[in-house]
Order: sequence, then structure tokens, then C-alpha cells
Amino acid sequence: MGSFMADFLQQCGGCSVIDGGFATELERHGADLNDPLWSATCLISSPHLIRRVHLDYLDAGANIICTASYQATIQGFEAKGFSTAESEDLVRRSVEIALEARDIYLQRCTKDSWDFLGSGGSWGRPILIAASIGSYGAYLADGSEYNGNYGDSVTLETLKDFHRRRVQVLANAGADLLAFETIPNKLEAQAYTELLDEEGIQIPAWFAFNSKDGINVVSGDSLSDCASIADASKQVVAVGINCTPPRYIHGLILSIQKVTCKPILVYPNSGETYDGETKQWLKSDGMIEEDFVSYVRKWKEAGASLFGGCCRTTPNTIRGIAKALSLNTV
Ligand code: MET
Ligand SMILES: [Zn+2]
Repeated sequence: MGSFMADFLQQCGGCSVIDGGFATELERHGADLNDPLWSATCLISSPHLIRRVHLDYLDAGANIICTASYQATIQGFEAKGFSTAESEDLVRRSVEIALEARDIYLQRCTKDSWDFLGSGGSWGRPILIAASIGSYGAYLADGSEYNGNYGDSVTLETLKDFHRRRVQVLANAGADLLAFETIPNKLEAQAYTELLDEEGIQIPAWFAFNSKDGINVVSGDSLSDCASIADASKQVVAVGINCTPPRYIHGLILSIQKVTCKPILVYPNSGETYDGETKQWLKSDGMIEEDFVSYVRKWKEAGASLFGGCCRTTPNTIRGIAKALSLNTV
């Protein structure tokens, strides 16, 4: 795993572009995600829309696309009446759709190379498929991915048992890496590193934590402790932050850097906050997309090398980031 990310970043010219908000982009296209499976409900009802959103992000310049599996759990599909085998197929399908999108995109680039060269000449850029894994809190769908409060009855073993089969299925489905996202506490980070090891997972992983105060991860656990757990795992090839307001990112990068030399990734949300009761996103700090993109320079200076967006960011955000990085204006 040692040089996986270094090699990839080198092929990308030093920095790489991650995609933007996936679930919220499905919603913008009209998908109804008011369901315990959230975006994963589209694996059942509208795989074409999933493929479309992946393609939109590739067209916008992303080097890494994250699959629709964030909230796709075997337990969640079983609760809807699917058999275990069908549930595992649906989880696997999330990777297959992303692989299809990459194939379609690359074929189109070969055929329409004129358009492609016209759009910035990024022909042949490397593209990775990251199999998304949301936290146990995301499966509970009760907001606990934003407070990391699982209660005393949830132990390291509970979390390992919960995640084990999905991690195996996703790791064997053809993805290039596993993206553990929105990790709310130390216990879950520890469970992931142990699982990667115990299951002999053959592909690398990244760990992305979330914060709501700009200092600690959302549970209140220390970010340094969390990032150190990631640093200690040979399988982990990048560590960072996702789904966190842009204004906190700079400081968080600096604290991650104190405990790891691994590449740092950041893919913040739009800066709006989600109101679980009204199920609406509220503008909180007047962040507009141009501001977000202009922050990339600061984040790069602070030491991050993979940049993208999370909830409520769009292909436009990603186009802005890709352009800024390719023009070396950041
Ligand atoms: C709540 S964070 C969601 C992350 C996931 N990759 C998505 O964009 O849908
Ligand atoms: Zn998000």
C-alpha cells in the first residue's frame, strides 16, 4: 500500500480532485431521499441517476468518485425485506455503477477527444473509484453520525460486527479504495483499522472525520487521537475531513499534520447546516461557492493534497476546484 497514494498524486500532478456532494446532488435531480437508506435507496429505484451524477462529477474534473454505498448496508436492505444475498448484491452494485460511469466517461473521451482537449486537455487523467462507507450512526439514521454518541452498549466489537461484511463485499467489488467517511469518534476509527487488518483487506483506505467546532471530531474526541489511529494503520493511505463547514478546514488540516505524514484530504460541505427536524439545509455563514473554491489555496498551503466537496456542493464547485488546481492558481 506504501506508495499507492503518492503514485496516484504524482500522476495527477501533485494534487487530486475528489467529487462533490453525492446524495444532495441526487436530490437536486429530483430523487426523494427521505428514507432510512438515504442515497442508497436509489440503488433500488434509480441506478441511472446514480450513474448520471457520477458522470457529472467526472465531467467536472474529478479524479476520484465516491460510490452510492455511504448508507447502503446489508442490515438496512434486509430491513426492507431483501434477502442477505440480494442485499449484498445491492451493495456490490454501487461499485459496479461507478465502474460503468468511469468506462463510459473514458470511452467518450477517446471518441470526443476534440471536446475534451477543448475543455482543458485533461485527457487520460487517472480516475479512482472510492467505495464509500458511512458510519454506524449513518445507518441508525438518527443524526448520531453528527454527534458520535452511540451509548455504552455499543462496543468496539459491535462496530466491527456491524461493518465487517459490507467492508468485505465492497473490497471485493472492484473499487480502488475504501472511503471511510464522516467518522464521528475514536471507537469507530479503531474498529475500522482492526477490521482492515483482521479481514486482510487488499485495497487501501482513507479515513475522513467530521467536526462541528473546528477543533475536535463531532463526538468531542480529539482529532489528534483519531488521526493517530489512522496514521498507525498501514492500509490507510490518506487522512482528513469531510462534511464539515469550510471555515473550520484550515485549522483542522494543521492539527492532522502534527500527527501524520500521510496525504491529507479535505472535502467540506457547503457551510450550510442541516436541520434534522424540518429536514432542510439552512444558510449559516453566507458561504458562496466562489469563496469555497478560493479557500483551496489556503488548504493547499496548509498541507492538504486532495480536495473535493461534501453535502450541498455540486459539479460547479468541483469544476472550480479542478480549474483552480490545473491553472496552478492555488
Ligand atoms: C453525510 S456525508 C455524505 C457523504 C457521501 N459521500 C455523499 O456525498 O453522499
Ligand atoms: Zn456530507
